[in-house]
Amino acid sequence: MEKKTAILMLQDGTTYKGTAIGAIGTTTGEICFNTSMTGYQEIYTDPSYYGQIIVNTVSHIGNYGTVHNENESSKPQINGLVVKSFSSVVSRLTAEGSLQDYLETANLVGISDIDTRELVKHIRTQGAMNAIITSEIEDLKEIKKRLEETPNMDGLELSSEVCTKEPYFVGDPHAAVKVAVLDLGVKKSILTNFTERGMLCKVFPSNTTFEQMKQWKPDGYFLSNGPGDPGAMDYAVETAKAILEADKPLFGICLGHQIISRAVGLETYKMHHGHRGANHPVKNLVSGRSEVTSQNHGFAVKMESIENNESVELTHKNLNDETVEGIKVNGKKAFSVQYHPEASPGPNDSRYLFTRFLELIQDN
Ligand SMILES: NC(=O)CC[C@H](N)C(=O)O
Repeated sequence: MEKKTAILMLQDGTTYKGTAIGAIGTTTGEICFNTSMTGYQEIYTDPSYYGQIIVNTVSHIGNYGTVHNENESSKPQINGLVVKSFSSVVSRLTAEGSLQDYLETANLVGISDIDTRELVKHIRTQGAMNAIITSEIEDLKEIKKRLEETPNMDGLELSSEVCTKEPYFVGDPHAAVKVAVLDLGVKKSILTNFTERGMLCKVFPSNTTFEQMKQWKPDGYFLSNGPGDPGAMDYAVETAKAILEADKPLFGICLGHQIISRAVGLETYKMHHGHRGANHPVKNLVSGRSEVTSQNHGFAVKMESIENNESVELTHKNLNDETVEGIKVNGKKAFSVQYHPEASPGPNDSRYLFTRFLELIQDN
C-alpha cells in the first residue's frame, strides 16, 4: 500500500505528523489511551469507546489480523486510532483478514508512526482533551477549525446512538432465569457471561422504562456499560430508581454502575484522563482479595459522596488511586462495579461477579 501522510492535532495545539492507516479522511473525538497488551479488536468494537480516539500503548498493532468472533459489537465503535507501528503482515493462521481492510471497511481513520510514549505522557500530564486525525486536510488552520467544532465529552449522552433499536434475545429460550438487559452500549462478552451461566437475556433499547421491561417478567435486571457522561443520562437513572424501588435483583457494569450510583444519590465526575487497560489492581473489600481487572472509563463515582451516604457500601476500591470500583446498595438486591469483569480483553479474576448475580436471583 502506498503511504500517505496524516496529521494528529490535539486541542492544546500539539501536532504530530504520521502515516495514514485505515480509511483516508478526517475524524475527531476525545483522545484517550489503552494500555492492554493484546485485544485491539475487542477494544475497537467496545461501544463504550464511541466518540473517542484510541491510542494503543502497545507498540505493534495489526500483527494478528482480525476474526469476527473477537468483535464486541457489530462494528468498530471508536472514532479514530493512533498507533506506533502498524503491521500489514498478518501472523495468525486463523485470521480472517487484515486490520487495514477491517478499518477501511468500517471507514475508520487512523494514524501510525506516532511516538505513542511521548503522546501518552502528554495526555497523562495535560488530561483528557479532544483531538483530530486527518489524512485529507493539510492546512493547519482548517484542521484547527474542524477540531474546535468537536463537542466535549463532558455532558454528552451517547448511549441512544449505539444501543439496539429493537429488543432482541440472547441465550436458550427455555433457560430457567430471565435477565432484562438495559443496553446502554453493551459488549457481547457480557451477554455471553450471562448465557454461559444459564440465563436468557432480553436486550432493550437504552430509553426503555422499568414498566416496559417488567412486562417480560424478568428475574433480574442488568444495566450495561456504554459511552458518554453518566451525568447526562437522567432517563436511565429514573429506570434504575424504579428497579430499586421494586427491589428486584440488579447488577451494573461501568456506565451501568455509574447510573445505579446516581440513582442512590451518589455523584459522578470526569476523571483527569481515566482508566483504560487490562491490569488495573482492585481490592474486594468484602473478601479481602485483590483482582487484576480490565477497565475502560473516563468518569467515576465520587468517593466523598459514598462516605456521606448510608444507603450504600463501598465493596471495591482501586489500589492505584483509591477510586471507587464497586458498591452494594444496602437493604436492596443491587450491586455494581466500575471495572469490566467480562474482561475481553483482560484477565478473568472478576468473573465471579456474574455468578454472584445469578445467586442473587436464585435466592430471590
Ligand atoms: N465502559 C464504560 O461503560 C464507560 C462508562 C463511561 N462512558 C465512562 O467513560 O466512564
